[in-house]
Amino acid sequence: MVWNVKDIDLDPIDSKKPKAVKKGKKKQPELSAEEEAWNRLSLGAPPPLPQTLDPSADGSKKRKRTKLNIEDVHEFAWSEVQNPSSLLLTSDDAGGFVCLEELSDVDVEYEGTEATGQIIKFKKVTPKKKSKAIKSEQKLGPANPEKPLSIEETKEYYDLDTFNENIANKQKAEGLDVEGEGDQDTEMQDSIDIDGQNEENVAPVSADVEEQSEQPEAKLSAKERKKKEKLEKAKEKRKAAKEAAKARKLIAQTEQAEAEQEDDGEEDEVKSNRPSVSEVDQDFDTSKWDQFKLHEDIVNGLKYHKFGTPTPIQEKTLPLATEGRDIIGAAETGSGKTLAFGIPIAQYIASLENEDDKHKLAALILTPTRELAIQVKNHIQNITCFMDIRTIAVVGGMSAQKQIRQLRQKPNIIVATPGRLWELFSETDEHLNSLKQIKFLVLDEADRMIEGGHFQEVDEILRVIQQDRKENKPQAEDEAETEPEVEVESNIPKLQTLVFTATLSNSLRFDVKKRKVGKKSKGKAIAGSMEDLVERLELKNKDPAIVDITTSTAVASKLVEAKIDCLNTEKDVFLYYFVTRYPGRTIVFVNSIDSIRRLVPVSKLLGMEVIGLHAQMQQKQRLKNLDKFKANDKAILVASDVAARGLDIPLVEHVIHYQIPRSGEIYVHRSGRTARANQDGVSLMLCSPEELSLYKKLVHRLRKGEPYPDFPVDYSIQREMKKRVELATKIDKQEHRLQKISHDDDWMKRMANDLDIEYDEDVHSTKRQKRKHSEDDDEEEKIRQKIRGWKGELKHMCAQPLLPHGASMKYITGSTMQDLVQRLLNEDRNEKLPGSAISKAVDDVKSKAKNKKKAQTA
Ligand SMILES: Nc1ncnc2c1ncn2[C@@H]1O[C@H](COP(=O)(O)OP(=O)(O)OP(=O)(O)O)[C@@H](O)[C@H]1O
Repeated sequence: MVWNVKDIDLDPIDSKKPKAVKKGKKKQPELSAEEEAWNRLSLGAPPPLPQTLDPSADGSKKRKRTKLNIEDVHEFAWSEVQNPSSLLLTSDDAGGFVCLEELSDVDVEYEGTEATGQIIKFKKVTPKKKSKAIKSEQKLGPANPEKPLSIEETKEYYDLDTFNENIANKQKAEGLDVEGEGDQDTEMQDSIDIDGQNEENVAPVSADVEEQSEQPEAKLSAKERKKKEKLEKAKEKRKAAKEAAKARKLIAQTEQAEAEQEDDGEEDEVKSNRPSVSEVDQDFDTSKWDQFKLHEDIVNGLKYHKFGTPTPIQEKTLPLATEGRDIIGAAETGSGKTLAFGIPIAQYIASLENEDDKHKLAALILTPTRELAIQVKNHIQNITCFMDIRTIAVVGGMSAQKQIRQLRQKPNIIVATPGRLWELFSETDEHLNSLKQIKFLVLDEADRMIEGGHFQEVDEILRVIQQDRKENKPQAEDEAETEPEVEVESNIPKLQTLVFTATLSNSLRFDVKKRKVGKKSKGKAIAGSMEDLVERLELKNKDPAIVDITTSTAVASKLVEAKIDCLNTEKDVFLYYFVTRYPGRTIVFVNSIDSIRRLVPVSKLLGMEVIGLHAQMQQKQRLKNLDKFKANDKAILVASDVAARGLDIPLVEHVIHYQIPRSGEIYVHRSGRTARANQDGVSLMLCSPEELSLYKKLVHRLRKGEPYPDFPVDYSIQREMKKRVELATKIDKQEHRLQKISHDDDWMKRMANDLDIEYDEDVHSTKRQKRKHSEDDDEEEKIRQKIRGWKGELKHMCAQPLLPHGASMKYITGSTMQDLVQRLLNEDRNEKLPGSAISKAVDDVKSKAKNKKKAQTA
């Protein structure tokens, strides 16, 4: 038995701090036996009692003193405890303290009651039969407080986070036998099984009890009975701990089973959603793909998704990728870059003959955002729907446990964000080794990858991927640049690196071309730049194929661009105008999350079908909102630049830059969410005077100085719209105020709720707080009333059709607009703007530009 001072429930004998005893020194004559015992058992004063138990806390009751009676204290088996280095005691600052000692084979006896005064006796015990625990303890040597507990030692404790008292009690009531179970599931055993060898961990005196319990009850002395009771209690405790562990194990097993079922469910869903080859329209013409000699299953995938013709970037990169070249590819947004790297990867996996290789990780695709990773994974899964290829996404914000389970199932392709990938892979050698053997490394939206704090993880991942290949390289680096590469005999496939972006910077073009002619530029690139990334990739053959089919404007060829000059305070009105006049799926990009937090509620008040998306949202919410947006062709997504890259949402008609983007790249990517896959689309900037310098930079960088055309606006309905927007803004401000007032109170209530405490204002608030609360309540009620009134007013306003200023629905006559009557009588008219023509934003910008040209030539 190891004595721990915390185990002694002892009334302090003397408040005077006993002096420490120097080992080996002569016993101090003035110390009582009790004091000496304390010196031996603790560093200083005895441990304080909890307030509720400490009689001195309540002056009225004076408990009799407890006395220590220690016989033959020097005969006890004291053994030295290693001085924990964390105490950092030197002989000077230890105040005479030299060492800690622990005590074995000592029993404690209590004589008397609390009322009459107690005597505690420490008695040396010679166990009749040494328990296994003692043996194991002796084997362990002196106690070492710094050493973490072994798994066996920790098994007696249960984890508060997972322990469920209800289940434990239920099991207890049902009399579940916990003995001897739990050794089946070795995985679970590690953490919670307390059976088997843990029996050894019981206190040595239990041996006594077991023996004594066989003695007839009558023969036992009072002392022995007490001892027996105590030990039975300990036994009960152990049993309860076992039951708790059993319950915990059951919970964990259920959770694991549920999680696995969920995974299987998803897996089954993916499989059951897979079409069968019989569903493929074999008459669909895919002859334009024939030149690439694609595997039959890939061709079926192309047929099934009706991809009859490769896009230009696919056409250029596929033969190069099949040749084994590294590629730096740049093409406009929405031009099909995903399949430009997805098809070569699928083709490679389809060509593998060795059964083992078929279950190895073949490709790692890194993307800068989670949504993009999931989208790329889906896109690849679609095209490989007739193949036995396992593609998974490893992204932050989603269950890491689930991703770990998916990794165990040996995926062929991983699409990942660098942060989460590194977090999971750096944990085990198994994962790191799989990375070292990949065939393809793809960096999608590569320029973005090196921004936003990803760089360090990307760097680590590159280091692991390249590590073993470097060791296998027979040539010096300089030679490798000029001489043809020699194939190395190795199990590791030659790495192919594919880098894709929609915006290839001029400097990178230049830099990569320099490499092509064999000049070394190492060390010149700015750390964290795209050039630096390409340098770090250490492209295998130093002769990457550059496929650059971006245009000088860098935007999609069918994109129509325009701008509206307005004051900052007018932006909401113009936004309201645009989405009312041109209903259709629209993304509104803003530069700050605060703008989203304001714009979403204001737009909702105005009756717009608006959804928010930003990086501070929970990942599940982000994906849910994206799905909502995809499902509604009139929805408006107000988003930060987290949605700017790569997202492929079908039929986004308009992109509005509520604030001017801070760089040309961001402008190109934001605008690239529309006009995808050869569709039309509009990109509209709302430009305030404060943003003029940013605007000019865009004009200079992307349009060679030619300004963006003005968007045609019908100002005749703006006055009415302004009233609505102002009222909605007023309501929103008051709602914020309301939230602020009730925030403190809510906070208290929330905390109480979290802690499962009933919140009672009388108990939890001071007088001043109560007065303030009641004042707040009055104010809150006043604001609420105001808001109710304004909301009614706004609802009424928004229900009215908006007519040009001066026109009336009651007296349909001609007005400022020539064909107003005709429009009002038109059955297909825009319900909200019955006076406006039905036209598309794309066409209005184009016809305005045409008219302008005409006027200039006339
Ligand atoms: N050969 C094809 N024929 C028809 N549609 C295609 C073809 N290849 C890809 N697409 C479709 O084109 C759309 C855009 O593709 P993808 O998302 O790969 O573009 P991207 O170039 O990666 O765009 P971004 O630069 O914005 O990420 C997708 O909806 C995809 O299904």
